[in-house]
Amino acid sequence: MKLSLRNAGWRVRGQDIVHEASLNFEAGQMTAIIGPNGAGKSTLLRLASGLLPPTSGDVWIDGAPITRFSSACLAARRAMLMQDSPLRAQFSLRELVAMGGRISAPFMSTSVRLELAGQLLERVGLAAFSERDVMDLSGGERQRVHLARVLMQLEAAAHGNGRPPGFLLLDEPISAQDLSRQHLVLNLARAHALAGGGVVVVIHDLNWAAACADHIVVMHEGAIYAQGPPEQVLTNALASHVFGLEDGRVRMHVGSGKPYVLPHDMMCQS
Ligand SMILES: Nc1ncnc2c1ncn2[C@@H]1O[C@H](COP(=O)(O)OP(=O)(O)OP(=O)(O)O)[C@@H](O)[C@H]1O
Repeated sequence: MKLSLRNAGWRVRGQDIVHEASLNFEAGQMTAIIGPNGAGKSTLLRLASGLLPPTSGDVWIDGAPITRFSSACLAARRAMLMQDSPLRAQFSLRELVAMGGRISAPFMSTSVRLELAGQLLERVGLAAFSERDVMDLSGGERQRVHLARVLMQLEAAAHGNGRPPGFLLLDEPISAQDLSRQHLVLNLARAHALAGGGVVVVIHDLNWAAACADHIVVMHEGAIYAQGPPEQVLTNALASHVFGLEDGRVRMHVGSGKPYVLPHDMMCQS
């Protein structure tokens, strides 16, 4: 299965927020989208999800334009974790996660759905809170319960039919997570790719991007600036040209293994 943007763009009030992006996201691969604030990363992800119709070009999934799929078929093929997912209703965590499969797996019985939801809450480290009200969560917990919900959407659809799960689209999924939960969340995303699903993650932390992604796409001023494996993309030239960090303020180290980024010229250093 493949998810492709074909010259897809989004223009508003005479400004190209995303300009003619052409990208292929492959099943079994994890792609990180990086770039400065306002570069167009979230907009690109929303275009890829089909939630935002492009003003030019189109988006294809599984060999057909994304607009051709019914909402149930599309829900089975891709799920999106937004940067901020509001919670207004009162549900238990288990009920909220189980709802993730309502559209993508409409024929699954409630008991199986609730059982899968329980397993997902365990995987995101929230099993102890299964019956708690979702309104009573911390920011990090709320972000992880929504991750469980979108995983539910794809895994319920693939449950018992031998098909690989669809595309998991994650917009800054570790922004509210502590170090060990950053590791947990990105490992869950990697596991999804290893199970044959596709993963596209918008992420600011370049070290995590280098550690977990097979492929990195760099966005800059609404356009794709570069793409490739981490060791090719994460360079000192990128730090200065895209992030505007001149004079070696950070250093990208590309040794024999994965590249990593270190702050260098800090004012507090002697
Ligand atoms: N509806 C809109 N009307 C006008 N401008 C918009 C609209 N939606 C987004 N933008 C602008 O488009 C640009 C890209 O937004 P987007 O959210 O895609 O950036 P991003 O790369 O995800 O940024 P960040 O890293 O800060 O989350 C921003 O400058 C934003 O202000």
